Amino acid sequence: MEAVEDLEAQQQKTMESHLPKIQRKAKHPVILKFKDVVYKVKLPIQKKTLFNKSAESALREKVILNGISGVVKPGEMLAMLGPSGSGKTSLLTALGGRLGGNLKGNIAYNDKPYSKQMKRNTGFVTQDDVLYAHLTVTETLVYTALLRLPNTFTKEEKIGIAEDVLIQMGLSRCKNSMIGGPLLRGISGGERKRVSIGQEMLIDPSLLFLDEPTSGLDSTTAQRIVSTLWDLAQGGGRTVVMTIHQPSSRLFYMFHKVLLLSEGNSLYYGSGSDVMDYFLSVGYIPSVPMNPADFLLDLANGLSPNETEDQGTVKEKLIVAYKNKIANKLKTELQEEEAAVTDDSKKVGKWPTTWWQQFSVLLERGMKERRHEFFDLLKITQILVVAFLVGLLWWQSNITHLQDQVGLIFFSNGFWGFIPLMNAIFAFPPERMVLAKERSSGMYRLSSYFVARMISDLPMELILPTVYTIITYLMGGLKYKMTCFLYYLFSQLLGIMVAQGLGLALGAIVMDHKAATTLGSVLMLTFILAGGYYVQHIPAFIKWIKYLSIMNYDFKLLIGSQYKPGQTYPCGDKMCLVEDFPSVKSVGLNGQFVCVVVLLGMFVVYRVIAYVALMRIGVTRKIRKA
Ligand SMILES: Nc1ncnc2c1ncn2[C@@H]1O[C@H](COP(=O)(O)OP(=O)(O)OP(=O)(O)O)[C@@H](O)[C@H]1O
Repeated sequence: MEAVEDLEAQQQKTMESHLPKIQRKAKHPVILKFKDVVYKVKLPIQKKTLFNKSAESALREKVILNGISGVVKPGEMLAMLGPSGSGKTSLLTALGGRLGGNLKGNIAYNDKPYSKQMKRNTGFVTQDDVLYAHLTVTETLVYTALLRLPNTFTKEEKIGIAEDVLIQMGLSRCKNSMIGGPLLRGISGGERKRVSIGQEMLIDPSLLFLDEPTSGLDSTTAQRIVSTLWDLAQGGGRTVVMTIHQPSSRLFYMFHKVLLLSEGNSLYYGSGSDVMDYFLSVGYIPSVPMNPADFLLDLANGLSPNETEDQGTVKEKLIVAYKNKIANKLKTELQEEEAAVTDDSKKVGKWPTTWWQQFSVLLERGMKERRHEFFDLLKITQILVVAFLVGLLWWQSNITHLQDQVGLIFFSNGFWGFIPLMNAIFAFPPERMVLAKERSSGMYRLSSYFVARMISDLPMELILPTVYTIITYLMGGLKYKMTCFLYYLFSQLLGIMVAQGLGLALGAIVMDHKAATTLGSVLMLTFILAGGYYVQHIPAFIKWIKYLSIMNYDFKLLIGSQYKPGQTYPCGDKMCLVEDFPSVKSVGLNGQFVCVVVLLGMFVVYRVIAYVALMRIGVTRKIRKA
């Protein structure tokens, strides 16, 4: 890949002279204030009525966050601690401007509400790393830089920034290693987390949120990650907020501020070093020397060192103590902090890069991610062997009867693995097609495959059928003239792209993979059956479905790539017209141009539907948030 090679060359040149940009200051320092944040969700409950004991559904409101306040300044790192289910992720998501629904209270960024400009200035690292398994660390960062950085940077500058971040995150040693996944060994968990943080650091955010950046890591690796974050905050003037489960005592004292949550309530907010004194002042002191984080979690779970108190009493006591001793002080602190950043929201364009740039980077990344599929030895062998065998079937065949041997290829739009096989089966005169049809019907790719593939990347679908077709053609499996061959290839690719559009539209409308797959299966089956080849006598009242069927147009084009009206084939002792053969007749040989136009129309319309459906989801989320 060109961009990655550029990066490697640049890295060699600049490695020594480069100072990691960890000292680089935040561009727009952010004071994050949140006051009385309340978040509630409605949950269904089953209620039994008095008389008939049947279940009756009702909604119950659950308070997830109950009036949480705090302030985090540039250069500070806030850690949110608490038992599982205490509301850490909900609060982090709310502060990161990502939580819709019933959210109340005041969250301000330099005394202003969340805005597009703030979004550009904010990085959010989710708990689960969303990375491509087959890309290297360098490729991952370079592609993200090319996608996310605005056009005010040249391509070389974007690559340079990716290089800075790579060094900054301490990833130089594994820069050429694959990310890896469940079935592929790759970089370590700590390195993965660094790559995820690096992806956010590319946009140089002044406000950084991280959801459990140390979960699943050993204490040394966790320490390294938190040290990096500490540098970003303290050295770079950034505001860092994270949730963390059970930090070691070494980590605990690195946090400038700690917020302890229990069932959506604040139990402590303040500096990490003051925490033990505070709990001593409210009557709790660990019975044995222990990690302060463990002590805090025990208290948040209602476990007191004085075993006389029950869990409810402990929690209640700590909530009251918080209100009396911390809440008022915090209110004053919230009022005192002055915002110090100018509002430059007008400078923010709609998209950082053009449509074409996004398309080409995504295409290149998709190809790179799936190169192992294209170049997998087994797959290459499969392509070559099958294509070779298919070619052999027609090797030295009598070319004076070429026309008779030209088959009807209508399955080429199907599962790529069967394409040469289909070509072989269908490269027979039409009278033998019925047998071929029966043999092959079960092989037709399932719609679930079709939806899954369509929702994923494009190149695989385009490249493999093309490779098969070309090899088979070269081997003589397809006895076409070049124009027929190109026509065939064109109709095949057009069909695939239209089908992909349909998959995208379904996926975007339903937004549920399982439901989209099921719907896709039903739709595809309907389209296949209504397409005119399998069922030739469709009842009049559902005949119109044929005109919506991609298959109808695709079959027509594929048959058209083989036969022209007026061509004949030997049937018994006479010659019959190809267009009179029953299955060809039901599809028809005329109207080829109309088919191309309709398929192109479908290609556009399905994508527009997908776009509108996605936009609608975005708008609905915004309305919910508002
Ligand atoms: N949309 C929702 N609908 C129903 N319950 C929700 C919703 N969002 C959060 N909750 C509930 O709110 C509580 C807090 O969830 P949250 O994920 O914030 O906790 P957490 O402290 O981050 O937990 P963990 O450490 O296990 O990730 C949980 O009991 C969760 O089930």
